[in-house]
Amino acid sequence: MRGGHHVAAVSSASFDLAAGECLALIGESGCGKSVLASALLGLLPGNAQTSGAATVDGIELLGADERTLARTVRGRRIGLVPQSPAAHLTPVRTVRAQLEETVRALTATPRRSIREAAVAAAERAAFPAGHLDRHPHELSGGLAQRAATALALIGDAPLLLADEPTTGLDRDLVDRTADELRRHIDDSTTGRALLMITHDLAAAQRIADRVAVMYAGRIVEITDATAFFGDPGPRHPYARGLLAALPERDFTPIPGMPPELGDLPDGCAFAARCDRAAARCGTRPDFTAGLACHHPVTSPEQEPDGPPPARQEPHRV
Ligand SMILES: Nc1ncnc2c1ncn2[C@@H]1O[C@H](COP(=O)(O)OP(=O)(O)OP(=O)(O)O)[C@@H](O)[C@H]1O
Ligand code: NI
Repeated sequence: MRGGHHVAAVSSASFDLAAGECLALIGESGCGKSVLASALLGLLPGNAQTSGAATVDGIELLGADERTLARTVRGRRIGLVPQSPAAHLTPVRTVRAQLEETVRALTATPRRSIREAAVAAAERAAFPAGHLDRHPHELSGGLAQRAATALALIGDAPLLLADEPTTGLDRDLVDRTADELRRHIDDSTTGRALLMITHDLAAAQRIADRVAVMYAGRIVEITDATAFFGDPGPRHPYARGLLAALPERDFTPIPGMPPELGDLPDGCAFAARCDRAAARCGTRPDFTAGLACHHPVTSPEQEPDGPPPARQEPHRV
């Protein structure tokens, strides 16, 4: 930024993802989820600095030049399911034209079979053939989502990256979109992995095998989805707070605000909001065994002082 000021938009993120698996990346607005996605796709702004490594299918992404990213990564190694499909689609061209163009760009389909391949691509994402000649503004949110998904699947990329794929859809459509994405990774012939960025914990629960929780630019916990949403629940106090904030759970918001990413504390970034914070939280916890916390929550029976006391006063919205 100007004046030598830095924003640590993502400062620690480490995970792996296997074919056939879905990892949901969750965390409050502004914690760095989309920046992480942009880094993988080589779409960060020019002034951004990256370090570390990210490998998909043998290709190192963070060090890749624009030519490599354009020719071998986008669409071919990583298929992007965008946040607002209607805005992502080209407004002045029909869905069919966009599918055909993508088939031409990403596959070796001979010219005479392109029309057929585009129809097949639509079918794969359950986009109705009767709507292929429509323009994006003539589609419902759900159909625009399917059109965008069809485009993302064309290059048979081993990694699908979906940034908020269910934003703005009603509950039914969220469930259906999640189930369709799940179907694409369960399809054993293609062996895809899905990294799904979402605010929607119900969608994450529906689709994910594992959950990664991001706070202030760091992944602070990665855990099995069944354990996360069920018993024993997450171990990081922030992750527990996210769940407790859900209307269908305690409806108790986490007090306070996340820190400025341009001015992160030296220690644990969550300490200021954490009811378990102690002196050692002044040093930053390492991320080990799927967790970055000095005093993770274990099951209540294992707590040193027995179950934690009930909150004295509920925090109000
Ligand atoms: N080009 C940029 N210059 C400066 N700061 C940026 C830039 N891009 C992103 N940031 C900052 O990085 C942080 C992370 O943003 P990001 O979009 O990744 O959040 P997010 O977790 O995806 O949030 P949301 O859930 O709202 O989409 C934000 O605080 C944002 O202000
Ligand atoms: Ni985002």
